Amino acid sequence: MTTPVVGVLALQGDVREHLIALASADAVARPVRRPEELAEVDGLVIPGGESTTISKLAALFGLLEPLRARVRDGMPVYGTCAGMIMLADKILDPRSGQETVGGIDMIVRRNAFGRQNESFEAAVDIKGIEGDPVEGVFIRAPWVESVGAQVEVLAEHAGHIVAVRQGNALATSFHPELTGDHRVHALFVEMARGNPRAGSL
Ligand SMILES: NC(=O)CC[C@H](N)C(=O)O
Repeated sequence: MTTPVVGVLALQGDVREHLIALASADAVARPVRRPEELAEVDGLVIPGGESTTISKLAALFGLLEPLRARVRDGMPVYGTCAGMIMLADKILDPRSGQETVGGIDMIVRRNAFGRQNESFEAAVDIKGIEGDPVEGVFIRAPWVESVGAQVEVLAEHAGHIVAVRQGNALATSFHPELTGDHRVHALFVEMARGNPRAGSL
């Protein structure tokens, strides 16, 4: 089977960690900053960072519309944390002018886990990932308030949805790129490879 080329949206956030995780999950990984680079990848990771900044920079770099078009056309895409927010069709509490790419029929709440508990780690059981739970690193993380009928909930933490999938779009509230456990990236690489097994979570 061919090795998929997976881009990491490199406007802001923890780009390098995703490139490393993807490379060790058997993808050719490269940063994406320009529409021409976006056109050349089989799949894309939108990293964590600050969703308002990523949204502004994506608009500035002329990437918002090309991103929407590729996601609409079914390009596999995986958003972590701020990246999850970018994939939400709706933000409950957006900053003024904050836009998303969309693609997942869900409403997210930014910084949802609250101030006292801004960053924490928790074991998360993810549907479709075998073996031990994944160690989820949550950093000012969003949660998913509600999902539409097409969205599959893959994981919850403390009664809140923290991982979802809709077709070719995957999103997690937490950061699997920071742990050295690359099973979530491996799942996404299978989606980018067009592996039918990745379609039957
Ligand atoms: N680690 C993160 O990506 C934090 C997300 C950030 N709280 C936001 O709203 O964009």
